[in-house]
Parts: sequence; structure tokens; C-alpha cells
Amino acid sequence: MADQTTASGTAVLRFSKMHGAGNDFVVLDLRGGRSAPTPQLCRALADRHTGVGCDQILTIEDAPAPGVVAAYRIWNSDGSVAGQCGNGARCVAAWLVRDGAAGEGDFVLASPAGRHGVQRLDDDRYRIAMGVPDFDPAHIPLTGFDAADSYALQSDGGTIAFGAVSMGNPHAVIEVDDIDTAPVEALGRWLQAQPTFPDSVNVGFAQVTGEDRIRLRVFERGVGETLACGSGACAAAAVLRRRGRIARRATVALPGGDLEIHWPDDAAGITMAGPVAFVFEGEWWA
Ligand SMILES: N[C@H](CCC[C@H](N)C(=O)O)C(=O)O
Repeated sequence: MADQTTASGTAVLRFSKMHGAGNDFVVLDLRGGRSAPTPQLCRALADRHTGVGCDQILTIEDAPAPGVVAAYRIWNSDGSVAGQCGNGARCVAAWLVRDGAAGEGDFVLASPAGRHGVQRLDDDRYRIAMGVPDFDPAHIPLTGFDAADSYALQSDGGTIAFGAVSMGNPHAVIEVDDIDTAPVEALGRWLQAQPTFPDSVNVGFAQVTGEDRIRLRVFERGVGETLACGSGACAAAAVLRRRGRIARRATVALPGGDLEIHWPDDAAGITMAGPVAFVFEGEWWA
């Protein structure tokens, strides 16, 4: 997988460090058929003491079909595979524009969650078509329940009510009165450990502050709490919209920044717009 070796023969892997609203990534260009990173390499790259440090590793890979500029895949900092990454999609888009691979105008990316239209809004802001939210429990996956707008589980501390949806990755959404006092880590870990989520789950804590505004914190699968979660913002907006709690356009305010979500109608895909940033380029000496 190395790009080159040092004079002493050490394998060198070039990477870009980027973030979208504080959700940070190590980006690897694997086009040309270079092999995917192992879970061990992902954990090493993600380590915030002995590695580069990131929430997820994003790989840029050869386009799977004409009309698609490139594909991307996602690994969490614990080495597990993720099916979607909204903030990461914006960073991949910006990376391809800077690389010259995306040409002018809008373009299409492929991910494990499907195809995604990309609109460049300006140098550091992109809109991604994130697909249609999937509420079918079998697709989340969520076991032991029929499809509903809200589910309930019994915990030692009482009943936990949540919504659930897939954006290509599993999300639970818990509506709270104040995200600043929500038990994000404790309840996030507890819900992730429930057998009802056989693939674990990303857990969003959402506070509705207006018909077009949500405050959100996300305890992510395979990472922990992140400063932002793009698919989590889409999931929270979809769950709360279906309950009639918010309008079809909403600003989702996360600790790392705001994302603009639009879900034109229930059968349509959700678009998510937000910032991207390049932080540095580097060489990883394996
Ligand atoms: N931060 C990402 C989500 C990563 C999801 C990952 N934690 C998973 O296992 O599904 C985002 O911006 O959508």
C-alpha cells in the first residue's frame, strides 16, 4: 500500500488531514488499485498520541462506473467499517476538486451507501446528496420492533425513547430538552450495547430549538462523541421531521459547526451542506 520508501527502505504512505465541522479525517488516495488499510493501520493512524489522530479514515478509490468521479470508503478510529460519512463525503469532494479530478461544476461520488451528487458551493463549502432515509428496521438494522416513529427500551434509569433510521449507517435519535446536560456517553454506550442494535449504532441527542433548528450531539459507533456527524445530522432531521417536529429545511447546530439539511419530501433524498477544511499533508512511515 506504500506510495514509496525512504532511503533506508521504510515504507511511506502519503495522507491528507482534513475536517468537516470538526469531524476529522485522515484521507488516503488509493486510486490505481492500492489495497485497503487494515483495521490495525486504521487504529494506528487514528491514534491521537502515537499516530496522526482522526475520527475516521477515508479512502479515495477508482470510480466504479462512468459518470462517477471516484468512490470512497470509511473506517472508524477503532478500525471498524462504516457505511456512510457525510462530513467525510464533503472532504473527499474538496480533495478531488483540489486534485483536479472533479473538473468543473457538479459531480457524482460513490460510497457503500450509494451514489451522491456533489455541489461545490464555494472553496470551503459543499452540498452532498445523502440519499433517502431508510426507516425499515430490517435495513437499520433494528431487531425486535415493527417500524414506528418512536421505540422504547427499559433501562435501570427508566424508559429510553428513541427514533431509528439508516443513512447507509445505523442511527438512533433521542430527543432531549437540553443537549448540554444530556448523558451522551453513558446513554450512548448503553444503547450501542443493546441486542436490538446487532451492528451497534450512532446515537444522536437532539434538542429542537425552533421549527427549522436543532442542536445535536452524536456519540458515534467506533469513535465516541465527535464534534460533528453529517449522517447523524441527516438522521436527526429525518426522525424529527417525520414526527412533525421540524420543517423540511433545518439548520443542525453541532459542537463543531452548523450543517444545513433539506428533505424536500418523504420519498426524496436528503441534502446536507457544510464546511470543509484542509489541515496538512503528511507522510506516514509504516
Ligand atoms: N462522522 C460521520 C459518521 C460516521 C459513522 C460511523 N461512526 C459509523 O460507524 O457509522 C458522518 O459525518 O456522517
